[in-house]
Amino acid sequence: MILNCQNITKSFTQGPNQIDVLKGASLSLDSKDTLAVVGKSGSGKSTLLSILCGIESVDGGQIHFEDRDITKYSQQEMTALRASSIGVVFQQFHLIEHLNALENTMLPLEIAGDENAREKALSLLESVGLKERALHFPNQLSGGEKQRVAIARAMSNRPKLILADEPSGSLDEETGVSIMNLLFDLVEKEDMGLILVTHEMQLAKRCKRTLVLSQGVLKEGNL
Ligand SMILES: Nc1ncnc2c1ncn2[C@@H]1O[C@H](COP(=O)(O)OP(=O)(O)OP(=O)(O)O)[C@@H](O)[C@H]1O
Repeated sequence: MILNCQNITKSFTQGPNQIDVLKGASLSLDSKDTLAVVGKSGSGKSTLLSILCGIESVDGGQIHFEDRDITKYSQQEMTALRASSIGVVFQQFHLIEHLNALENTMLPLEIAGDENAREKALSLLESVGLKERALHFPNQLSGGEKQRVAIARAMSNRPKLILADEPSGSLDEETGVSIMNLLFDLVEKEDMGLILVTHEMQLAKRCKRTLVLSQGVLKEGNL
C-alpha cells in the first residue's frame, strides 16, 4: 500500500470563526490505483491534497506513506520525501518564476541528483507538447502551457504517488484528454498511485474509484 490515512481532522480559524474542514477523513491507495476526489466548492479537496503532500499539517489522525507515519515528519524530511516520491500538480501550478519551463521540469530530478535530468525533462516536455516552449519562463506561457509544465514536473522523478488538483482545468478538451492519457498510462506503466481532485465527471469516471468529500468526511460514491 502506498498511502493509508485514517481519521484526518483539520480546522482553520477565520476571524472569530473556526471552520472544521476535515472531520475524520480516511482513504487508502495501492500502486496502480487511481482515485478521484470530488466534492462541492469549499468542501476541503485542496486542503486534503495539501495535507497528503505535507504542505499543510493535520490536527489529528494518521497518514502512512508506505510504512512511514509522515505526520511526524519535519518540514525537511517532508521536502525530501516529496522530491523523491510524490509528484504534485497544484491548482495554481506553483512554477518557479525565474526558472524556464525546462529548469522547472528538471528541478525534482536535480534535487534527486539525476545525471540525465536535462534529457529526461526535455523528453517529458516533448510528451506534453511543449518542446518548443522549453526555454520560456512562466510569465511567457499561457495558463494551459503552465499547467502542462506542472504536470511534466510532477511526473519527472517517476514518483510513487501523484497528487493532482484539477489537472486539466486550464486545458482545452482535446489537450486535456491527451495529457490525462499520458498521466494514466504512466501510472499503469510505472506502478504509481494517482489521486486527482476534479469537477469533471468524465475524468473522475476514468479513475478506478471515486470518493466524495462531504461535510469533512470521504465516502465512496458519486457526487
Ligand atoms: N489557509 C486557510 N486559512 C483559513 N481557511 C482556509 C485556508 N485554506 C482553506 N480554508 C477554508 O477551508 C475550506 C476548504 O477550502 P479548500 O480550498 O480546501 O476547498 P475546495 O474543496 O478545494 O474548493 P474549490 O473546489 O473551490 O477549489 C474553505 O472554506 C476555505 O475558505
